[in-house]
Amino acid sequence: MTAAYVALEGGHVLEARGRAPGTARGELVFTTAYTGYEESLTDPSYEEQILTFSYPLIGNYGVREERFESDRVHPRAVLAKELTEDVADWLASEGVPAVDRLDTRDVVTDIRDSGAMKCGIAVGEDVTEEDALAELEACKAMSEHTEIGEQVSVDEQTTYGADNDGETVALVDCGAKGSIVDSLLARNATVHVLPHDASAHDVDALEPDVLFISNGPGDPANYENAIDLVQNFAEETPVAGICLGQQIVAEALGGATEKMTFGHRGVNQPVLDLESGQVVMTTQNHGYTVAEPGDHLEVTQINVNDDTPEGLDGVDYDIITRQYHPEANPGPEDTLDFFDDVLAMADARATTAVPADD
Ligand SMILES: NC(=O)CC[C@H](N)C(=O)O
Repeated sequence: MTAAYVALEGGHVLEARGRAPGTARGELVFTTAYTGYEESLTDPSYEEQILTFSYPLIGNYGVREERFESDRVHPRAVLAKELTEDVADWLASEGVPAVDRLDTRDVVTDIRDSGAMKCGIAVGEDVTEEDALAELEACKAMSEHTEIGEQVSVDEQTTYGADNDGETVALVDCGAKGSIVDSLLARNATVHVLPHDASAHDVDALEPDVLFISNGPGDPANYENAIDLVQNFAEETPVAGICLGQQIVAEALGGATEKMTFGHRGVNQPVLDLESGQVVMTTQNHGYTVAEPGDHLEVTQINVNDDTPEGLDGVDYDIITRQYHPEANPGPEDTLDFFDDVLAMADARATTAVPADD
C-alpha cells in the first residue's frame, strides 16, 4: 500500500492516497480552474510550487501533448480530490509526486486563511510522516529562489517565424508559455526568444519592434537582468509584458510589487477595463501584484474582486502590459486582442520613426 503524507507550514500533516511516488517541497497554492489541467501543469510559472486543484475531478479528458505549454511538468507536486489514471501515470512518468482522496476544500480554505504556504510531500511504499516534515523543513520561501529564471528559461536564442513579414518581437523568456509565441506567430510576427539573462547588446542586434517580457515563476525582484533591459529600452522601443512581465516592467520604471496572500489562479477572474467599462473573464496564475505603478505607468484595468492592477499603459513611453494571461490556454479567449494591440503599438512606432540619416 502506497503511503502519502502532506506536511503543511506549521507542522500539520495530512494523509492522502498516493498516485505518483516521490518526495517534494514547494509553495502550496490552489487553482480554481475546472478545465485545462494539461496546460496548467506544463505552465513554467508553477515552478517551485505545489499545485492543489479545487475542482474535484482532474483528468477526465486524458493527456494530450498538443495541449502542453512547455516540455515538462513544472509544479513540484500535485494535490487533488480525484486524479484519473491518465494524469497519475503522466505525473509518475515525469517524476512529479501526486496525491488524491484528501479534502481539498479544507486545503483551499487553509490557504485562503493563512496564505500560500510552505509544504512538504512524501509518497511511496515506505515513506513516513517524518519524510514529509523533512521536506517541509527544507522548503525555501519563494523570494529565496533567486536563480529561478535560470531553471525555466531557454539556454540559447531561438527564432520562430523567420519568414513572417510582420513585426519583430524580442521575447525575453523568463518561463514563457508556448501559447504566447503561438499568439504572436498567428499575427505574422517574427519572434526571437531570448534567455532571461540576454544582454542589451543581444536585444539591440535584433532591432526589435517590441521588447516583450514573458510570464514566469517566482518573485519579480529576482529578475534583475530583465528589469535592466526594460530600463535600457523603454524610451526607444515599445515594451509589452504578461504577468511576471507586467511586474518586471513596474519594477523597472519606478513602481513596486508585493506578494499577495494567496494570489489569483483560475480561469474566471473578472477584469474591468477602466476606459471602456467592459468586464472580461480572464485566466490568471500569479502570487505577486503591482502595488505601485510609479510615474511612468498608469493602471488601465483592474480585478473586479480586489481592485488589483490587471493592465498598465506607459504614460510617456509606448508600453502595454497585462497581469492576466491574454493567450488563454487554459481559459477563455476573450482577451487575445492584447496581441493585436501590442503589434499595432509596435507598428505605429516603426512607421513614425525618423530615419537616422539621409
Ligand atoms: N504567471 C506568472 O507570470 C506569474 C508571475 C509571478 N511569478 C507571480 O506569481 O506573481
